[in-house]
Amino acid sequence: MGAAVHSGNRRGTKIVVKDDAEEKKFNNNTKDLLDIMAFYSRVSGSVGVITLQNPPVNALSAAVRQGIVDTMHRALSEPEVKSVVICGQNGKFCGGADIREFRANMRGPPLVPMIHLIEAAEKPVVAAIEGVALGGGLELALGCHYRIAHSKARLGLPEVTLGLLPGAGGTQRLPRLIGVPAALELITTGRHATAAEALQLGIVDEVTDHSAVDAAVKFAQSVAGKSLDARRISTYPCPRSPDLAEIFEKAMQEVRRSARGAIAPVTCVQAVHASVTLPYAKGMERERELFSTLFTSGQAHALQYYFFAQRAVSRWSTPSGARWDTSKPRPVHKAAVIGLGTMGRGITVSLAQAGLSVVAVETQEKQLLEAKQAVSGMLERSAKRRGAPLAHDKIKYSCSIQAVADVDLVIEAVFEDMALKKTIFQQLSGICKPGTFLCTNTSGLDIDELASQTQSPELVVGMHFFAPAHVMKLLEVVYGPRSSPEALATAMEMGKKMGKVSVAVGNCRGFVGNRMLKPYLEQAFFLLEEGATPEQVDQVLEEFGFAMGVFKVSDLSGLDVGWKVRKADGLVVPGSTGKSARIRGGSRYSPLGDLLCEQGRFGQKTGRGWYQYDKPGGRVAKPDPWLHGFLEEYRARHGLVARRIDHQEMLERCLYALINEGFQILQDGIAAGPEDIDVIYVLGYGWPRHRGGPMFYAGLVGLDKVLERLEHYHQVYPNVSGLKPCSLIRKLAASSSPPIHRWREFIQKPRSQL
Ligand SMILES: CCCCCCCCCCCCC/C=C/C(=O)SCCNC(=O)CCNC(=O)[C@H](O)C(C)(C)COP(=O)(O)OP(=O)(O)OC[C@H]1O[C@@H](n2cnc3c(N)ncnc32)[C@H](O)[C@@H]1OP(=O)(O)O
Repeated sequence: MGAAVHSGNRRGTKIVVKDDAEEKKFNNNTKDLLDIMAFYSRVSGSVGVITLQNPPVNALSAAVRQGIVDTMHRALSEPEVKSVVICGQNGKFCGGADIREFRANMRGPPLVPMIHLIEAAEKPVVAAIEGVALGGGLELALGCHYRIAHSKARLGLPEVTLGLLPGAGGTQRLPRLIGVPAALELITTGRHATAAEALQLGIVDEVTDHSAVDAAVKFAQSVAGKSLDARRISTYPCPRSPDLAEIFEKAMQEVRRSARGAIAPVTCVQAVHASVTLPYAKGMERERELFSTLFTSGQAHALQYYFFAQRAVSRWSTPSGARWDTSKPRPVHKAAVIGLGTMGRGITVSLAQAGLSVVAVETQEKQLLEAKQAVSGMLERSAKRRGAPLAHDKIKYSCSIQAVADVDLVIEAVFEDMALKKTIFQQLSGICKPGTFLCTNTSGLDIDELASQTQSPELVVGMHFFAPAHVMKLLEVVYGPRSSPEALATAMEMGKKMGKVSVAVGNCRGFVGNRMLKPYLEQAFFLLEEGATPEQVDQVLEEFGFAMGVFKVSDLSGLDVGWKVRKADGLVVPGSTGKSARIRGGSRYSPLGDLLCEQGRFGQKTGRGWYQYDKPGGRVAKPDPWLHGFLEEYRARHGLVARRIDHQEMLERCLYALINEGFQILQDGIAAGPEDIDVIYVLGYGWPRHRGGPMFYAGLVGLDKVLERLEHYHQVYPNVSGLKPCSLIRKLAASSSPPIHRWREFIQKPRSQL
């Protein structure tokens, strides 16, 4: 074919007709492509190829949509073109609608008519799916007449995770294509399917291990001129079965159970239901109506904020100016874990699964053997679940700390005991080769104090894993005043390798997560003193969306954990009576947790805590009459008169105390921005994702409202410091409560030596 090149840059479109040989030359000249959003070429004379170009994921921005419409018209109008292929640049078909556009003015051609234009085309249109076809990307592919996928591609409709539903025909086309049960499952979970699964379900027509674009072009040539009557999914009847009513009822029950107040999953079920009860056009109207209600909801706003927050935390910075883009991580090939208790075992599994060689150390032979068995079991179960190869041979077990001499990074994971950790850091400093990073898995101890035990404090950072460490996605990476940017960058990178979301935080008691937990727990205890029961407080928090209320969590993680910390802090004064029993350092204190521990009530593990369980280790929490009697007796002893506390007060006091501490953390420069705190709370503490995180929630409620309620409660309880509004929230509220992305401008940068 001759190389006739016509190029015009109409509203985000470049239309080029060129031959195959020229393709290479053109691809090398990527500078030309920067402002192009859909690129048209003709291959082998008769196939029009439309390439979406919007790095990094070819999201369907206004310009891309315009480009698709323009190039489709072009392909349909050229008599030489007999069929069309739609693909994406750089091996990614399309990551869906451009999420950033949702909060801006929607411009450009709408997605739904654009997809109808493709489906109605009289020339066959083939989607060449490489990388991802997600959300609007898959909906675009469903509008095509055929779909060819690369074997490594992932397909799905994850809109529900953004508080939306697949509003570009996805709820109407997918059930018509693969049936209601499979469509319901994909749409309500938002999970990504592999190409193999997509083939099995009938979402794609062919899977290839080679170039999906080449395969699609070949395919497009083979179907040129064939009837498209049976290829337009919108014309398919929705597959029916006698048990459809039951299927929908079950799906609704399941989403209501698991969604914990999230509205999108429920609305997704309603939209799919329309595909069965209404003809296609009416179903599309219903889809749009339901989409509109979600689109403007606070939950969609929160989930979309959270989507970007989770990505933003990888672009970390510290008050001294160290940054993710100027600090290079050092490669780590071999790591060690010291201490193979519950946390150490999980960390060992995570490291081995990330492909690292691991030296796992436990000083007692018996414990080492037990740990080895436990780790092997965890690896086997995990390999089975993930369909991944076993990582046993990555791990060497040893009773001797000397075995870590040649590793690049050590993670110490012994008990939360400063004296013990100090001894280990002194030893490590002498044993490890120069340059080895020394990390501690602590949930709140002073990183700097540990660093001072070593010859190279700049190599010391905290890596706060969450239990179970091989499952939980969150990692708090804690930099001390002497940690080097390289050490921080390396720990952040290690977290990423282990599949974690790493958040860099400064060094202070409890770091971010546990520091904020303290005033939250404190309020929960005070509420019990004033008349509430654990069940009432938990119910309020669970209705808000937490997976578990604060007292159930406390029973699960063990009341003795906090007790040990309070004892170490000199807060536990056994047998104290009178007013002093409830005051520490001039502030209100509740000894309720200490009193329960003195009774041996440590939670689930002892079968008794804030609730009762049928046996030690039992999981089902039941209200405990003994506890109710104990609370009554406690109140009487301390002259406290029980009152009826309404839901609003319980929620406000717990959440606003936690949020207030979050603002203090921002003010202190311990977290770089509100996104860091929100990601920590959603991933590590069960904060409902559809509420964005505590800081986002504060913005949604209104900073002036949060401030006003804190002021009110602080007036009522002047000896509770956690309720005293911090100056940052005052400053923000006084500046007309700017949007959350502007809060950083109001945070004074504290000094740091990093
Ligand atoms: C009353 C009003 C009514 C209005 C009615 C309007 C009607 C309009 C109807 C429209 C109907 C629309 C229906 C369709 C909706 C959608 O499609 S929503 C989007 C669905 N897609 C997704 O959820 C996919 C999201 N992306 C990902 O899961 C991942 O990014 C990935 C594609 C799997 C790639 O992962 P990875 O390689 O790990 O890269 P990341 O780091 O995640 O991403 C790289 C950067 O790209 C940004 N990004 C990714 N996807 C999008 C996107 N869809 N839009 C915008 N930006 C995206 C991501 O944020 C990263 O950038 P940074 O944040 O800057 O790091």
